[in-house]
Amino acid sequence: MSIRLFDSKEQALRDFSPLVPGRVGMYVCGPTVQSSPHVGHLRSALVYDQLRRWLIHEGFQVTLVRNVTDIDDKVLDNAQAAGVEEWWALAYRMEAEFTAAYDLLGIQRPTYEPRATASIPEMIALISRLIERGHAYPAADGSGDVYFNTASWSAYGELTNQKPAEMEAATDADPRGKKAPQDFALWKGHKAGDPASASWASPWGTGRPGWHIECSAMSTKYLGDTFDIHGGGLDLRFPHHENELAQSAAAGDGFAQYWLHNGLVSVGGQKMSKSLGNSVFAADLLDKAKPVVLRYLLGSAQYRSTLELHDGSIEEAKASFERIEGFLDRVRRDGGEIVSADVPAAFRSAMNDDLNIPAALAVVFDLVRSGNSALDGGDASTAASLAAEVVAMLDVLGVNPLDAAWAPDSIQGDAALDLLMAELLEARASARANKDFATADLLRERLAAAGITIEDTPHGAHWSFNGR
Ligand SMILES: Nc1ncnc2c1ncn2[C@@H]1O[C@H](COP(=O)(O)OP(=O)(O)OP(=O)(O)O)[C@@H](O)[C@H]1O
Ligand SMILES: [Zn+2]
Repeated sequence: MSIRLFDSKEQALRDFSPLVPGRVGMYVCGPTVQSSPHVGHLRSALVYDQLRRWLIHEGFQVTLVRNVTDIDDKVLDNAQAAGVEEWWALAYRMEAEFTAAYDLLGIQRPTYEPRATASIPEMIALISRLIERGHAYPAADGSGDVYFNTASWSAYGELTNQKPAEMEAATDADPRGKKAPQDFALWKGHKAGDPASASWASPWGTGRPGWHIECSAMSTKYLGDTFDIHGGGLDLRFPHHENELAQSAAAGDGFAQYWLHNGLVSVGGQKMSKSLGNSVFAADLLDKAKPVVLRYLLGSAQYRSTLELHDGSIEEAKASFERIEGFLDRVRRDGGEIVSADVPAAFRSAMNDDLNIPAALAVVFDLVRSGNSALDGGDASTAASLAAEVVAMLDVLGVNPLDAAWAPDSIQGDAALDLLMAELLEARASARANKDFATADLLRERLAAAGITIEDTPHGAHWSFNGR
């Protein structure tokens, strides 16, 4: 069975067939690094991380490009509002925050992560091609702006199935010399008061690129003029992706073969957005649960659906995830060895069905349930083989709690802790054997104060650190 993906241009599920067999080129719109990442941004990156992991599991070689928009009106405005800060200093600082948040959630780094400012020559070349082909024009007012000529491109509106006359006007800051309200800026001429460091030389005078042209130039620079998948949040379908498609197609590029859009994280029914001030940050949730649980929460809905965050979301995710962890702990404690296994067929068909993660997780929980029953009946070997399949599925989803990536400390730190704990547990066991319960209890209390819990099992004492 092949992988089916919902192509939002066709508004239909399509069998996925890459341009080059066995290889996938995927471009995902990354953040405008104007402020700290909220969990909506993280969900977007996570969805494409899940898709990438699944494609790799199915034998594809994936090239993932996710850009960093480091020059844009919003970056300039926020840097100016902050006072002394240079726009590029703000952009760099925010980019580092995004990277740290992605890493925290186990979102693998893209193959390439280009900054817009490193591809200005490619953007200028693309705009020049559009002017030559009659699809773009420099503004007649001498402002140095260049606009895409929507009237010249009859396919304009094809991505979102809209007629140009019914579209809202492009909201370019201070539009100068546009022929039609829908025409959008490809290049923004330098204005008095703009920092000199935010101006690049071009055939139309100094200035800077518009946002949409950045993605058209960076995607084709790294993936070729025709590539497989273009992704981003649903909020970017229009105008951003509509405009990307128009520019690239009008310039003669084949561009993306499949358009994917992730659903948004919302709060009280509204999109989580910096401008609405309803942002929830990773740190807000991480005092209630560890990072793997946050990844589980943000990655457990179907990627196209809205993920509504409410007060109890993280606790609910924690409770579900602890059922999985509890089973794996039980298996390990009862001596069953978890060997490697492939994912069950039902999981594979769920993932192949437009990455249906809720259905895939239902398979995980089925196996957890059967595994627990096997343990209840004393059948450790059946439980261990079910656990192996559970681990294989969790690995694909990037939420395997046994993965070293989620370990709280460095491996060396863990080893030292193991050694110390073995000695302390031995001391406690001999105190108990000598009926010196006061010492045994004191040891348990002191360990509890350090976040270490001891549980006595038929196979000896078992310890865990802060529930991990
Ligand atoms: N609430 C959200 N839920 C899911 N994805 C989101 C959300 N907000 C932004 N994204 C996605 O994150 C990626 C980076 O977004 P970008 O920096 O353009 O943010 P934005 O849409 O301007 O955010 P904001 O509205 O908070 O300013 C894009 O693919 C975007 O669609
Ligand atoms: Zn983009």
